[in-house]
Amino acid sequence: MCMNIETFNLVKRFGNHEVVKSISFNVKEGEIFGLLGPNGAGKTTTIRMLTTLLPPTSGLIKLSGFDVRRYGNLVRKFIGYVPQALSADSTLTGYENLYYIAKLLRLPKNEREKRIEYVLNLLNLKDAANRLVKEYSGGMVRRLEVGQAILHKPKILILDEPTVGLDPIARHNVWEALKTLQKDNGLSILITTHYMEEAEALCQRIAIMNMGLIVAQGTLEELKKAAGNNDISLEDIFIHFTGNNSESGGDFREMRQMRKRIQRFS
Ligand SMILES: Nc1ncnc2c1ncn2[C@@H]1O[C@H](COP(=O)(O)OP(=O)(O)OP(=O)(O)O)[C@@H](O)[C@H]1O
Repeated sequence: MCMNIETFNLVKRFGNHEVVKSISFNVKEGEIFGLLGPNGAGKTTTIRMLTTLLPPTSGLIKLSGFDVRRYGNLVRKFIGYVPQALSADSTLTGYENLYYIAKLLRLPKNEREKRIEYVLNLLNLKDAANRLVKEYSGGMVRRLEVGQAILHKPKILILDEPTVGLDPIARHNVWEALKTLQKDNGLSILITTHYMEEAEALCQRIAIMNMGLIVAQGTLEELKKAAGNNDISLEDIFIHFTGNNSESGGDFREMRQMRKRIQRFS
């Protein structure tokens, strides 16, 4: 099985603070892989290194076999990234957002319309294409952002907490869109989430991060085995390995950031 994401002993230090501590994991071609962890575990920092936004302090990242440090320009062409912060322009329509990104990505003129049409259909946004994004629901905005991230037909899609603040139906619609992308396009998808049911519904394999370390990884069955109990939920596994309840918040700063994110969607 071909690996689309490989990390070897990845470390990130900010000053003296080591926030990612020699982690190694792989994401196979065509799989959805979940990175779970409490606030501050190091998930976003890991994603920023994978997407070439942050250089690792040490260690190696390969995307589709290419060392990210040596082939940054190349690998950026086959990554799609949906960051935590909103990336769609609310003063434009859904179509205009996609058109703008298609131009930015330099999609050939004769492909642009076809690709935008495909993305709008896939993400169930065709009827809303000419409405301003500020009138969209939170779930529609997130689906549009997934659309923006896949316009250039990436092989790898990376999403940082894509459903935070969404209601259960909107969250479910985002999951369906991701499953379709996996099935129809064979994309490798890496997703970070706080929601256990999201990881269970979507991910073939999961890594649990805590304080910069990967404390467990594997399929749900493998994680149960590692926790020494075949009869427990992912929530219990999470608590077993991190000592944290997934619902409990972090410190004041983290709580404030989370609230801000949620308010932007409501
Ligand atoms: N640029 C930076 N400079 C210094 N410290 C940073 C920087 N970015 C992140 N950190 C610290 O690194 C640690 C891990 O943060 P990170 O955002 O990667 O965690 P996370 O698992 O994504 O958390 P959350 O779920 O809250 O997004 C935190 O203690 C954070 O304060």
